[in-house]
Amino acid sequence: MSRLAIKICGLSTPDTVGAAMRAGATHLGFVHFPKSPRHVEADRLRALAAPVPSHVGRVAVLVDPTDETLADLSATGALTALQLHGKEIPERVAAIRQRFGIPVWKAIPVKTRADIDAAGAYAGAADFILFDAKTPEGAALPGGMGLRFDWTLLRGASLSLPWGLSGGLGIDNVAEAVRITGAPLVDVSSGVESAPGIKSVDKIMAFCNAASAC
Ligand SMILES: O=C(O)c1ccccc1NCC(=O)[C@H](O)[C@H](O)COP(=O)(O)O
Repeated sequence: MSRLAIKICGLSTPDTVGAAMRAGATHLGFVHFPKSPRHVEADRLRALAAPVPSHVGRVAVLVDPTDETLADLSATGALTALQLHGKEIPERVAAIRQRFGIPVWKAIPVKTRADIDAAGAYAGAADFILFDAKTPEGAALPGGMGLRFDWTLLRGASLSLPWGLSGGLGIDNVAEAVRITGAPLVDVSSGVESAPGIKSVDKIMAFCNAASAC
């Protein structure tokens, strides 16, 4: 059985990047969305990613990014994937992948089984699907809100792309989430924070320990 992949998302300081690496995270996420308390500019992202070894994924999290924004981030040379959290349709996802040559993860907001099925439209366009909780209409952010969806919706789903689970995961529920869904990758943000946008070294360590034991 292969090891569970762990993505710690919304990192914005060198000490929490270091903690995530030491704790065994396989992927680090950097949010580039000015409305987010986790937003990092391209230069900061480059500096944060600089000490990260090549076997650890470095993922930029974006919402309906323009090509100009993508060009700025791509120019950092720091990224192994782009995670799209907006209303990007499959054609836009495919165009981004082709233009920037960086693997694309599409976040799919989930509330019902139909949302899971909607991921199929991204086969051939995205490289990876991240199932995340659907945030309420008018919410400030499309992710990073600590909301979870009904994990049993993933039972028996036939998924045509590699995928991961996100939304409301934390130290106390990650094992249950993996047991129910069989997720090969788990992604956490607010579950390892002491306040919005403030990552906790202790919580990152505890989450990675709990996930590694799955
Ligand atoms: O985290 C943000 O601030 C954010 C802003 C805009 C788009 C996406 C964002 N986060 C996406 C993530 O990858 C989170 O890790 C994911 O939604 C899970 O968050 P949480 O429920 O807080 O663990």
